[in-house]
Amino acid sequence: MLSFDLQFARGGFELSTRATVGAGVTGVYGPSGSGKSTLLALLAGLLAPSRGEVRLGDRVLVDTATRRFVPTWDRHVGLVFQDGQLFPHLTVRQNLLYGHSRIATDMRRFDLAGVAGLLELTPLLDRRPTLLSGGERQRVALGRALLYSPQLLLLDEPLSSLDDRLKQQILPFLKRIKDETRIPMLYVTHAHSELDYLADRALGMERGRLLADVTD
Ligand SMILES: Nc1ncnc2c1ncn2[C@@H]1O[C@H](COP(=O)(O)OP(=O)(O)OP(=O)(O)O)[C@@H](O)[C@H]1O
Repeated sequence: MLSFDLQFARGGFELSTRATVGAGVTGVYGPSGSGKSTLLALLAGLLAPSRGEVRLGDRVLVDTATRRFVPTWDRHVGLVFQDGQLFPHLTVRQNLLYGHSRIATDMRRFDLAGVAGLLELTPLLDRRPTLLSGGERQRVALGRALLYSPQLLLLDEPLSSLDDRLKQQILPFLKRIKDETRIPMLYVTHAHSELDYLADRALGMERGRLLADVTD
């Protein structure tokens, strides 16, 4: 369970929003510039709010009242962006294991073989990202985020750089991740078809505010 109550200002833009989000996929949609990526950056610890708090499970990640700010690397949050941002000099296997090898053994929820099987990456493990298709690269990015054993997955338009065929290929993998893990996911997209297929609920964002609070 994720809950947050956040305020943040940058330039003329102000974000002020709160919500509680449970397991499954919560879609976040809204006009360009409404603050969707900013919200994800605040949850991931890439930005600090001026005021507010973030709780994930039984951990307080941010509480400005007590000056608590858990850094990104210690949040157990997986991030996937539009362009998977793989390390080009590492193989698929090394990319997948990048976060995995940096977390304590007793915190690991998935193993390489399981994730590679789930995302059908086993035959690609020794390749470098430059020799992968866009869809394969995004599957590696998803696998890397999963192997980090996240308690929250933040997906920022993960399919928007792909053509329709690849989107249709990857959506079932996202569905499988949703069905086979209990990780809460925030899924930012402009595509209502993706929300229809994947999301358990959807939140609209406008001018820095989520239009409805979600509790479940
Ligand atoms: N690095 C930055 N520095 C300054 N302002 C920024 C920066 N990134 C975003 N902004 C501003 O913050 C506001 C929210 O942007 P954000 O990227 O969160 O919107 P978004 O809803 O994710 O948009 P999109 O759908 O186009 O990705 C916008 O006014 C944007 O111009």
